[in-house]
Amino acid sequence: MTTDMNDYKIIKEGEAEILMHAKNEVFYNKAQVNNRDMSIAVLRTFISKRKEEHDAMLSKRIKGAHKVSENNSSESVMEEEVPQETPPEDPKSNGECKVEEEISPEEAEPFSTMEGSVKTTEECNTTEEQINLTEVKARKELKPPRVLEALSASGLRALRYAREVEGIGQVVALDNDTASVEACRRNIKFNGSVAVSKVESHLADARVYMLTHPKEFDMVDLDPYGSPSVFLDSAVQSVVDGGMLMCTATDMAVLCGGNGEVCYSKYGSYPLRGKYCHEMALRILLASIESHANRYKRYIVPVLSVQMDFYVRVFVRIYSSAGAMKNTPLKLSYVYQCTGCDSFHLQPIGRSISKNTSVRYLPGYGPVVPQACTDCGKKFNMGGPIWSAPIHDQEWIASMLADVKSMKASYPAYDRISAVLTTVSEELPDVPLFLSLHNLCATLKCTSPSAIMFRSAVINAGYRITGTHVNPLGLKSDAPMDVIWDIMRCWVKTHPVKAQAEDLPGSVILAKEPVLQANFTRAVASLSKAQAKKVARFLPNPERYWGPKLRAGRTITSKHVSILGEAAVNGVLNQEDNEESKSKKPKTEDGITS
Ligand SMILES: C[S@@+](CC[C@H](N)C(=O)[O-])C[C@H]1O[C@@H](n2cnc3c(N)ncnc32)[C@H](O)[C@@H]1O
Ligand SMILES: [Zn+2]
Repeated sequence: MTTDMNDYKIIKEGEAEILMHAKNEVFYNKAQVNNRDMSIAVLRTFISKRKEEHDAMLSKRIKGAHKVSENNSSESVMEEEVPQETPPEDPKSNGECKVEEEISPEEAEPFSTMEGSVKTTEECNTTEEQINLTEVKARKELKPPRVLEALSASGLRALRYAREVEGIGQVVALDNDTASVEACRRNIKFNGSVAVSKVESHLADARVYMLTHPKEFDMVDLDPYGSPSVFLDSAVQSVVDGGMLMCTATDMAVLCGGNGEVCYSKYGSYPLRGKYCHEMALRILLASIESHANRYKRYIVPVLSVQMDFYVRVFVRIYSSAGAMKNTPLKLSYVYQCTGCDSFHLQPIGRSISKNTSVRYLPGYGPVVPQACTDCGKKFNMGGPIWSAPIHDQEWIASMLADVKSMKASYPAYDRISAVLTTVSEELPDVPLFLSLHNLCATLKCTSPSAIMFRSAVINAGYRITGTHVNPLGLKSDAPMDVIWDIMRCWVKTHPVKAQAEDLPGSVILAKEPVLQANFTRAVASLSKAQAKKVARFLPNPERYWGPKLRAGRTITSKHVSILGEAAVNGVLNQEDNEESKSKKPKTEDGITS
């Protein structure tokens, strides 16, 4: 393959450099630097957590071995009262001893280790020396993680993983497009020896490849055009136990309720068009991944779930356990959204009853709401099911944030990803979705209390409240809706509204007297730590047209707006489409055309 360098321009991101052909026939989107940086941060944390977990598992095994050893020696003393001779070591045993009584099936092999690792012999004496040997060998055997970049285009992401993440193993980059694979191979060579030794590129349909490589990759990365739905079933099978799936979805208009029925067909959930729709999008994607995982007796544990720029991206670990899978219905809920006011309520799909050591699983009690909203009298729309368990692991987030801060210079999108992680770190972990103060005020047609006053009233009433990384104006709270409306009723008493038609939701809400007397005195916790320290939490886009890109070689036309959402395409419409787009209805704050 001869390469005339004049036909190419070099694009550098992080440590990687790619050659971009003048014709630009291979997909590259500069805006995805945030996505790639965040993924690198997760990968780094994954590598250190994986090692910690492996060490913990080893010490558990070794403790188990000590126990066996103690039991053996006390038994022998009691039985024979003579010192036992240590049998000669079985050369095939590698000095390892059978201790798997201490280990559950899930714990037995949660990581990819060297072939034949921790083989056991039936009658092995567990001396101190042997235990140390076992430890040393098993330590060595934690192989560097293998990564699959299933939809790799130019290979930029795979190259960044290989060049920037210390301790990473082989990175397999797939694409089903010949030009992309050629570009990827060219880029591997262009990036020198580390890239050549670590990254391999294949022309393959990612679905087939993942299906034929079950439980082979410690990390599988899905970064598709639009929806990942067709890749999920094979992806969840390709991840090792305890491994991670990283998955992007850019079909935000679908996930946010622009086409509810399309969302249902792709993800198995009905979206709602609330202010919280971007968080709902994350939770729909998580529910869908869980559902695919369940088919193979597997389940997910989300580590980080973010909505950034024009997409959602989730990072979930995958484990196998038929027993643990029974908890899935407890982690899913339908959402009732009032059509009149901002009230929403969650309807869990399942519940469990624990008695002594046994747990019974039962369907959830329902309905959690009557036909008419108790606040404003209007009907409810029902959406979901969504993932209603935590969407982040706060311990991971703290480690990631510390790690990212300590390696600031190695993240081109440092400002953005640290801001997102900071906001994520302050989210209430156990409160799905959020309220919008602006919407509450719009329903009542009143002026708005400041966010600090509103937060204070919630805290003074004995509830928790935080922001959300998804929306600078969003508020997550465990206060029930009647408490929220009482706070607003009290606010309106001192900030009266004009008379309105009696049947409007706001009038119905205000016609009731508040049960709770709201206290708007400023509460200490009304500002988050980051807000108090003035740490950046939300940043504007760095430049114009910071949005998604279509398939390589295609240009954005107005018809794509319906797929991607108008805000998402950021006005990158062709000139000929501009007139048409001007006649469209204006977009809402959520980026959905109304
Ligand atoms: C959005 S691009 C990936 C961008 C890349 N991950 C990055 O960070 O620059 C999606 C890629 O998926 C490839 N693709 C689409 N369907 C595929 C399939 N079934 N198997 C493999 N690759 C596929 C496309 O050719 C395209 O190059
Ligand atoms: Zn209502």
